[in-house]
Amino acid sequence: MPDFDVAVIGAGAAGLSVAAICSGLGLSVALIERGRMGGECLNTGCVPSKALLAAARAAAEARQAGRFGLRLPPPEIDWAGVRAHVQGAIARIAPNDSAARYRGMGVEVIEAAGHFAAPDVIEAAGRRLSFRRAVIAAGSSPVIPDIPGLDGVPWLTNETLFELEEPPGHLVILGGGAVGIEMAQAHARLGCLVTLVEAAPRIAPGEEEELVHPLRAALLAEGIALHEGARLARVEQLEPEGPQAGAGVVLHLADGTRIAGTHLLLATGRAPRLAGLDLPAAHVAATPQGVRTRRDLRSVSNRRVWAVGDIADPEGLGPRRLTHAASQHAAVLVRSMLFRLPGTRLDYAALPRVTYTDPELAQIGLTEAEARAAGHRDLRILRWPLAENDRAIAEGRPEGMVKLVATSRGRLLGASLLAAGAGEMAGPYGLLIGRRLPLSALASLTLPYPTLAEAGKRAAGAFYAPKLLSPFTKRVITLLKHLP
Ligand SMILES: Cc1cc2nc3c(=O)[nH]c(=O)nc-3n(C[C@H](O)[C@H](O)[C@H](O)COP(=O)(O)OP(=O)(O)OC[C@H]3O[C@@H](n4cnc5c(N)ncnc54)[C@H](O)[C@@H]3O)c2cc1C
Ligand SMILES: NC(=O)c1ccc[n+]([C@@H]2O[C@H](COP(=O)([O-])OP(=O)(O)OC[C@H]3O[C@@H](n4cnc5c(N)ncnc54)[C@H](O)[C@@H]3O)[C@@H](O)[C@H]2O)c1
Repeated sequence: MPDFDVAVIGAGAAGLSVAAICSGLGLSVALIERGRMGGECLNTGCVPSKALLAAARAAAEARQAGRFGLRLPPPEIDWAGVRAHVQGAIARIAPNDSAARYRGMGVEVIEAAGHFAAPDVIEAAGRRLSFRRAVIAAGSSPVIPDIPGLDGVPWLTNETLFELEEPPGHLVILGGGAVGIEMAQAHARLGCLVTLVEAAPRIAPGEEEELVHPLRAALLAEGIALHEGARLARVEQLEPEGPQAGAGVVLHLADGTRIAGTHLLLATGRAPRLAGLDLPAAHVAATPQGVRTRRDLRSVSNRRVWAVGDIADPEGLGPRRLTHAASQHAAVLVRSMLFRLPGTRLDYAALPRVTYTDPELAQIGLTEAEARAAGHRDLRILRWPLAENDRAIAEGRPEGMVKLVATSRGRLLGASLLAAGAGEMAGPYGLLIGRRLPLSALASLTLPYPTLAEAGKRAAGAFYAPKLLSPFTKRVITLLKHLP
């Protein structure tokens, strides 16, 4: 008899979901965690970043109160208070993810590093744990780019950023993906100088281009310096000697630009935490992107092993490093690993993603470029600008847009939203795409007035407007009006 029905490596969003479900269904579960329970999302990812952004938004709103006719003094940033809010948010959520809570559920929580010792054995805390099924949920860590001089300067990642006891005077951020952009705006609003350096031709490279332009304008308007399409030649200390030695960094771009800052944040992507797992001992195949799995998240090379969350590299899809993707993985795992339902397949067609800047940028399904690259020819592009939305005008936030990408038959392929709180509007689009509902389902929905969500309904309505107002419809109405 194996020691455990299920052994899970990693107690982040993915591993915790799997452990809770398996134990809830009566299986014996070992949950192995070498760091902090809750993993990246709780401790160094989603929660602290969103808490910092919330503090930053409050500061920005205080500064912008003049547009409502209010006279407020400029906000004073109490960094210790901001940190207390961030740490308080983590502390408030932490009990949900705690070892005590999981032990209470009957899970054996082992607080140590784990690694495979055989195809059906994991070693942790000096114990050999045999298992029926193992789930690898070890997550990802920040990529440290290979840049000349980087080993001679201090740098931050998301793992250290939220521990700063003083605000950075001038934060230089390398990488303009979700982490880079969110942290750029948060720190700029909290009174820091911020410079963002992105290697790709534009920030948020994978996002809907049409909506990235106004987002970029919003970031520039807040004083963030952007260098896009930048090639970094080398990095050095600002002051190698003297009283301030080691206090700052200088970035030299290939075009000769020199950027001096007090702190350097690396936000250049993620790499799977494969090191230390000893995957070869269990014949578990991996790529540089993560553990190779089939679409049901089962390892391609060891039938006892599954992978979920940031570390999973499902074939044909690749990793999606998002907390709600980890939840989706756990749901797939229940069907494939526990109920053994044949044909269970992970599908990202309706997976949302949100960059929590202000305004927020939300994407559900395909961008226009992705839809075209996927071979969709006869696309209908539908837009509704927030400048035409009563609520956005009343709120004084008319920037942004809803853009829908649909087939000529009215099936939604993707929705891109740029609006304050756009993430809160994402749900219905996922439903439409996931359930393959026609756009009329959104166009005919009665939404409360005035809401930003109406912009999406208006965009969907634009699909039917030409048909509704066609000469044919007008002739039908003319005929019908003569009926008693
Ligand atoms: C700054 C930032 C902000 C983010 N914001 C968002 C957001 O707003 N929304 C969103 O959806 N996603 C966001 N993400 C992504 C999100 O944090 C991740 O997708 C999510 O945390 C992945 O969960 P996971 O369980 O796969 O991995 P992790 O949370 O990394 O958990 C893996 C765990 O495994 C442990 N582990 C690793 N190796 C071993 C071993 N050998 N033995 C024992 N334990 C081990 C680690 O210590 C870790 O606790 C953000 C990420 C960052 C960096
Ligand atoms: N709101 C959210 O949901 C949220 C927030 C933060 C992070 N995340 C997740 O965390 C993951 C990591 O985010 P991230 O922003 O670090 O990664 P990312 O891959 O999204 O972006 C990294 C960026 O760095 C750039 N880059 C890479 N090397 C560079 C270099 N040497 N110089 C300059 N630019 C360089 C890339 O072109 C890219 O734009 C993402 O997969 C994301 O899904 C999600």
